[in-house]
Amino acid sequence: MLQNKKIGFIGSGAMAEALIDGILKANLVTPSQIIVNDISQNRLEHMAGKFGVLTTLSIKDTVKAADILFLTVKPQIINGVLDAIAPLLSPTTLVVSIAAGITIGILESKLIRIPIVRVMPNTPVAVGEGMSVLALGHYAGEENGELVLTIFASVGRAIIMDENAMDAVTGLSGSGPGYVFVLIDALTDAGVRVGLSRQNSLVMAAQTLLGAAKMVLETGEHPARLRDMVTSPGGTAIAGIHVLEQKGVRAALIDAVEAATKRSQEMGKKSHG
Ligand SMILES: NC(=O)C1=CN([C@@H]2O[C@H](COP(=O)(O)OP(=O)(O)OC[C@H]3O[C@@H](n4cnc5c(N)ncnc54)[C@H](O)[C@@H]3O)[C@@H](O)[C@H]2O)C=CC1
Ligand SMILES: O=C(O)[C@@H]1CCC=N1
Repeated sequence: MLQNKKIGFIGSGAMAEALIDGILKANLVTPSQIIVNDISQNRLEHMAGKFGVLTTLSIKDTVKAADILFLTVKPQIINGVLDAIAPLLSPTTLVVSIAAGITIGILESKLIRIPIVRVMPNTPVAVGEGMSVLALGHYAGEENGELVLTIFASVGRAIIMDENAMDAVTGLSGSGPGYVFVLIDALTDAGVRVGLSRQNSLVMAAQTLLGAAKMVLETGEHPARLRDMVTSPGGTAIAGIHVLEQKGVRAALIDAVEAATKRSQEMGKKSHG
């Protein structure tokens, strides 16, 4: 499906790096099919060294070479990038934007009649365990959707949803790895506090999250039922869970997702103004 296709990236920061890492590990494309653009020579050298991909400081060369063009710059500068690429795009170039908060409406107002797919991935695409949600623009056909779905499904789970879910998706799965890394770091500190080595504690914390997440996905059981299986009457787990409930961890997580969702909504509004 992607044979002979060139994939361009405008912006080669954290998310572009995670995505390229994942699609190369999945053998979806070869490094010579990827061309990466950035304003930072250091970033380009890093990407060429790590992946063997083609790199260029020229936005024009990237746009001209790409059959599929990923916009992987910060939302705050996307308007300038859209202005720069608009006159260079061929009508058949498929544009994939992953910029948080930037709506298909904003993208299509600058890129007239161009097939666009908006995606909210997350950094675990780097290890083949990403969660990506796609929304199709008005000029993106079914085959465009399938192509982008193939790319993101090769690096984790990928689904197509209505665009109006995107801010919530950004608050939950897009930003979610950030929350989980905080949890793993805190659990590691906790292990150290009760006398474990930091090295062992980190592995135990991360593997525990991984295992619990896998159980939810593979058994299809409600997490509350799985939690009940851990809590023996008068035992250790319920003693720990009691503290989590007292400290409002559940409400804190709900508030975190809500705050990130609101921030995504604000970013879209700002960029439109
Ligand atoms: N980091 C994450 O977990 C996720 C990020 N995103 C989205 O991905 C996009 C990129 O985010 P990150 O990779 O985290 O940001 P980043 O700051 O790590 O990378 C952005 C890159 O763009 C480059 N850049 C700046 N101006 C440029 C220009 N005019 N032309 C070409 N390159 C330019 C920068 O030098 C930098 O390397 C954002 O829109 C963000 O909303 C989406 C999902 C998750
Ligand atoms: O923090 C951000 O704005 C980006 C979008 C989703 C995750 N990181």
